[in-house]
Amino acid sequence: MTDISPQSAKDRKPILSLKGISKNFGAVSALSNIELDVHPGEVVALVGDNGAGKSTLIKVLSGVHAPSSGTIHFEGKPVTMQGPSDALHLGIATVFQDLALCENLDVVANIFLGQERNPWHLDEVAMEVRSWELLHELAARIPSVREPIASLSGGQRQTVAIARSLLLNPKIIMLDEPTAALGVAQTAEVLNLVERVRDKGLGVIMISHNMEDVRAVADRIVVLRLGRNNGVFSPQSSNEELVGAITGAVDNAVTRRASRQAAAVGAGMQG
Ligand SMILES: Nc1ncnc2c1ncn2[C@@H]1O[C@H](COP(=O)(O)OP(=O)(O)OP(=O)(O)O)[C@@H](O)[C@H]1O
Repeated sequence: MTDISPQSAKDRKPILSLKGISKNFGAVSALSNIELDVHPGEVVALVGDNGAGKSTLIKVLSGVHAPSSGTIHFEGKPVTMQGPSDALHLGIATVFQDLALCENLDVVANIFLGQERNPWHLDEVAMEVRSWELLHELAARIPSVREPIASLSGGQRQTVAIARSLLLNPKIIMLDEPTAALGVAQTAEVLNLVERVRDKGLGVIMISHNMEDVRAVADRIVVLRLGRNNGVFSPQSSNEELVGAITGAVDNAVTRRASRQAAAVGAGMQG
């Protein structure tokens, strides 16, 4: 039997909890009745086919879209967000797929973009020190914080974007396809970063189409389909189960292949 002592029960309380979240764009229902919990120190992968509602959900949680109905609880209290700065100040940071970095500015300037301590008097030394601290916490491999973004690799850019998202000490960080378009080594580097962010006790929501990456870091896999919850899976779940939930098809290329193999084995046993 699992021992849930008061301390571990407390630890199990979600930081973020969505209840019945829906979002309509005119007649289009992008999200219907979404339920989602994210706990401290866990990576929740959000997966689903194109149009499943993943981006819309991230935008609702980052304050870009107001939900049409439902409630968002943050640290046990219901919250509403009027815009992205509300989400940031609450403690929900987002790294969007485009990363929104300025190519010609260096790493420090990008980490502090829009968050300069005093825009009228930039304390370059303090900003540089803080940038190194953030990168150090992530054990990031960036040669110099005075390099312009243009000279960094895709993995290093993702690192800078993640470091920037940690500047305001968030409790939740959302990553939209952080490994898309990265090579094998850079993908591994970014997945290590995700683990380090989790180990700091943050809740991580990661959108990904890559099941290998999802299995490598996720504690739970939440499937959306056509704007609805379509199951929560463990990283050990079979490919058939996951693909079935994502596509909604009991009969798909993966399950057909599995049943062909099962039939072949069965025929072999009869013969
Ligand atoms: N601003 C909008 N106006 C109208 N419809 C929208 C808007 N944003 C999203 N939608 C619709 O909501 C649904 C969910 O889209 P969303 O982009 O959230 O899916 P997704 O899972 O992120 O897909 P993808 O993997 O392709 O990015 C789609 O039917 C989409 O057309």
